[in-house]
Amino acid sequence: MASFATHILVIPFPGQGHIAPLLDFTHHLLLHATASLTVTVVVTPKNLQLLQPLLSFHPSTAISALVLPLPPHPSLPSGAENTKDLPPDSFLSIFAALPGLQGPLLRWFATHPSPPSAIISDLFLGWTHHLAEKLSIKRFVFSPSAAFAMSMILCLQTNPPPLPKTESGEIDLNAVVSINDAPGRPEFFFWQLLMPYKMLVSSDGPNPPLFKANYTANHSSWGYIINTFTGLESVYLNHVKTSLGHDRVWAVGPLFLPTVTDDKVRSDPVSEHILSWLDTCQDSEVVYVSFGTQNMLTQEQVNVLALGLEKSGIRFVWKFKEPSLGHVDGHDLGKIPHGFEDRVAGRGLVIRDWVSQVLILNHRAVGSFLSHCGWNSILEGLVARVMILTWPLGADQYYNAKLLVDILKVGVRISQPNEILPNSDHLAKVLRESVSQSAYKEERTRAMQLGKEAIDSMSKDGSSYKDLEMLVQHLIQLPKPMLSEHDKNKWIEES
Ligand SMILES: O=c1ccn([C@@H]2O[C@H](COP(=O)(O)OP(=O)(O)O[C@H]3O[C@H](CO)[C@@H](O)[C@H](O)[C@H]3O)[C@@H](O)[C@H]2O)c(=O)[nH]1
Repeated sequence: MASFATHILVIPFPGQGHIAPLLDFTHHLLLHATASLTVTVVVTPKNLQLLQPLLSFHPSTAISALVLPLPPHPSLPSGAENTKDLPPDSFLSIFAALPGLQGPLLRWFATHPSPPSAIISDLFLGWTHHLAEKLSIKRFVFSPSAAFAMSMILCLQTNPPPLPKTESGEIDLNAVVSINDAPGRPEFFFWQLLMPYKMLVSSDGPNPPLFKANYTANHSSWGYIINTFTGLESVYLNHVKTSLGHDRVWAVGPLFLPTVTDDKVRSDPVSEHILSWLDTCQDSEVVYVSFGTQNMLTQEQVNVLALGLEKSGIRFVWKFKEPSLGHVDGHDLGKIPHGFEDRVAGRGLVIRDWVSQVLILNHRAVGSFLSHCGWNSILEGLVARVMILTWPLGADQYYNAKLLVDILKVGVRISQPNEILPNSDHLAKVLRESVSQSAYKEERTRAMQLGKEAIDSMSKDGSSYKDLEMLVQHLIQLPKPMLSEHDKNKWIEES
């Protein structure tokens, strides 16, 4: 490891939608920094393979892995080290287990000949702010979510709307609540805010102190690195800066541009099969359907979607997530209805394996994308310039859908605003229209424009390119940590 280089510790959160953008960001960081930065990435043993492309691309003098076992947690099924192996609400068990890495990390710092000058860690790792404080170094939050979502969280934490009640005193889930401190005062149905409200505002949510403390630590951290670009979210980036009270916020996205994608993916047999099938389709006539790596549809949702696809008569690729390791009985996990695949044979593919979403979205035959509105999927959809149809299911997805549909006017809802479950006839209509060039002209034009801006922002002298350059300059000027022998001995003894 070159001694003049500044050493950075990168700590991802082990969920595909989190780890992949942070690793791609690390790749960009190393490309921009040439030899002035070196990086160590912390992973658990089963996630090490996700790091392999980065380890083989960059010299071993620039990047290395620090493999630490995932600390146990009572609600974590044995062997699960990634949120893809857990039901969506169980990400909290990994979230609660990870602070157990603090001891092993302090010991590693104490024994390292050239310990890191900064930590860049996922927004679910608020505890690393306190770790950085102990080490007298800076922590930067990496957000795989939008600036708009950050903005909403900051507002909910500092000035939450009052809990809406019905006349009989129940929580009024259908009340329209506005986030008054945010630009444009965005409005939500309260059911869309219920989970963040429970976690960030009320005191009876699942694990509330831990979650609130996580965001409080994030807001006190030295800087924010967000996977977005100024052309898309300048209003909310500015709002985040104002709310944090400083300008150390860097917009470095969209990460995962197709040009950065490894060509080897093309040779993965499942993706190859889909791409060959797409080769036989006409331009923009196929809808790609995916709900990301964490969310699983209920049987009711799967049935409506299958019926909508059947009624629509359109061509489609449906990436269907099967239950895995930690998906225990008792959760309502939908299965593809009997006979569906035979009925749509020839015009629809249901794929259960991992696929290269970026390559599929960028195929000329794909015209629209029915998405749960995970932020990575949204950025990938924008870059591919496809129509995005929104079916948010939880987490930050209601914010993302709001941003796309009501604010940027680039996405289309598949149901009425207050409908939790779409109607299959309406869904079929929207699906058909999404691949007909005569509908949604305004959204299509806007998608084209934003897709171009997205690519420009990462090109030389684009806004995200410049932010990355400025971030690298900021990082290389950070001082090396001065750890006292007393502290080092203490951390070694304690762990
Ligand atoms: O077969 C697959 C399935 C997924 N992907 C990729 O996996 C990522 C999925 O990320 P995202 O669309 O953000 O969805 P989630 O996996 O659900 O991501 C979680 O993390 C996101 C970032 O914080 C949040 O916005 C989401 O709400 C949260 O569920 C994307 O890059 C996809 O291209 C594939 O390449 N192939």
